Amino acid sequence: MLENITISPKGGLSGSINIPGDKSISHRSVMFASLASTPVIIKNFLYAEDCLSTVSCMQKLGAKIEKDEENNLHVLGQGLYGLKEPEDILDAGNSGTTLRLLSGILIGQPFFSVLTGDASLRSRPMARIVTPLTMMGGEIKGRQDTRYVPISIEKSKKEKINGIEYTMPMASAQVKSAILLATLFASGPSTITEPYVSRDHTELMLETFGVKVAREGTSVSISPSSQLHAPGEINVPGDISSAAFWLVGATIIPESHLTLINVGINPTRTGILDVLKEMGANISIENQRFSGAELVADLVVKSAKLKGTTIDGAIIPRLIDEIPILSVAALFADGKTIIRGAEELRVKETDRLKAVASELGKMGAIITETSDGLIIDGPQKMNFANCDSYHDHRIAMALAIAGAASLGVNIHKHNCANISYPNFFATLDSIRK
Ligand SMILES: O=C(O)C1=C[C@@H](OP(=O)(O)O)[C@@H](O)[C@H](O)C1
Ligand SMILES: C=C(OP(=O)(O)O)C(=O)O
Repeated sequence: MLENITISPKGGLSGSINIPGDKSISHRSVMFASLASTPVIIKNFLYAEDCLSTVSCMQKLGAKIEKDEENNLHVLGQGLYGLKEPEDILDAGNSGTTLRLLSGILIGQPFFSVLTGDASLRSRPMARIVTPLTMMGGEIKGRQDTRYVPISIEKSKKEKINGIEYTMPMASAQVKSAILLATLFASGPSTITEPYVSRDHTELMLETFGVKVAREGTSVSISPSSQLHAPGEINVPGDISSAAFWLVGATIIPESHLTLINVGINPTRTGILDVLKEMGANISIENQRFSGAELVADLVVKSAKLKGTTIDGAIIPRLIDEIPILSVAALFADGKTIIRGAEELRVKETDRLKAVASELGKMGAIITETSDGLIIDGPQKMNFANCDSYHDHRIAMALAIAGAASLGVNIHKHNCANISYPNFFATLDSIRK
């Protein structure tokens, strides 16, 4: 397969795009369905590398999972207490969500397991899950004082792990979800408090599977469960983090008009809509409806002139994966955009603050990198350049939009887009005039 792609300058973006399934919800749908005892059909599942890592791990743990001719995923679990010891290492690939959520499930199991991932995942911090899961009675050992994977998880020395009251040092849906999933197997309830509310797909999915969830402010509590009650079907909404590239692309490329169909607009994920609106974007939200417990809509976006803004505080977890593409928007906006409180970006698939500053920098952008964010004074002139994705899907796609909106770009290792959006480059090609 080609290791790089060249995006040449062309006209506006137009047409309509069916947004592929949400990555976070796809992961959770397979995990939850694997813990139930009746069959679940998952529609609009995201067949991207990260979610396929989750499928493969759940299969190794005994779930029966198959795709049909219509691309629906059929999952048959063996019940909450029906997982079996995997014969081999569980490989989460590039996916932090797979590894961290699965660790929560595994500390409650009466068997041994080992988890690992690719070079990127092996360098991402795990203490954030190891600390609370160990407080719950989890027996976890790993590389460098259990700060990095591979990790092993042994059967707990206790009859049952315990619930906890835990205040998280950072807003992280992965950490919160790991504790919530572990609590299903515990002897008592857990209450988790975050500095700001992060995405709540786990909470909504728990409710869909019959578990009572209590929420107050930034805290969430659940009690252990003896059984999950599966819905027959889960319809995964389109991923707003994938739609984000088209929202920004159509805004900054003149003469664009795109309709994005079936986009999840769960309020814990819509920070990008709030920020783009504040910057002056022309986005309308149409056909709002529920897909199960999740809110979805069609989004219509037209080119618009943007102005700079400040992005910080409670909105950061609501747009955490969209900061690379919002940085591209800032380059085309009038005035200063300041992004603060985004230090979590340093521990994603790559250091995304550094990657954004260095790769857009190669295209001529002047971006000031701070310890927890970026400062971008727009509008800026951009040149054609050879850029590297750092094997980070969101960086590859942000660079493609930056190139399409200026004088083009050559992206090295662009195929990592397959991690969350396998048809990204083909879609880009099909909507350019
Ligand atoms: O729970 C999830 O599905 C995710 C949570 C976020 O990570 P953190 O929990 O590390 O913030 C996000 O960046 C990631 O893409 C998906
Ligand atoms: C950070 C991401 O995913 P994960 O943490 O699951 O690897 C992402 O998709 O941008």
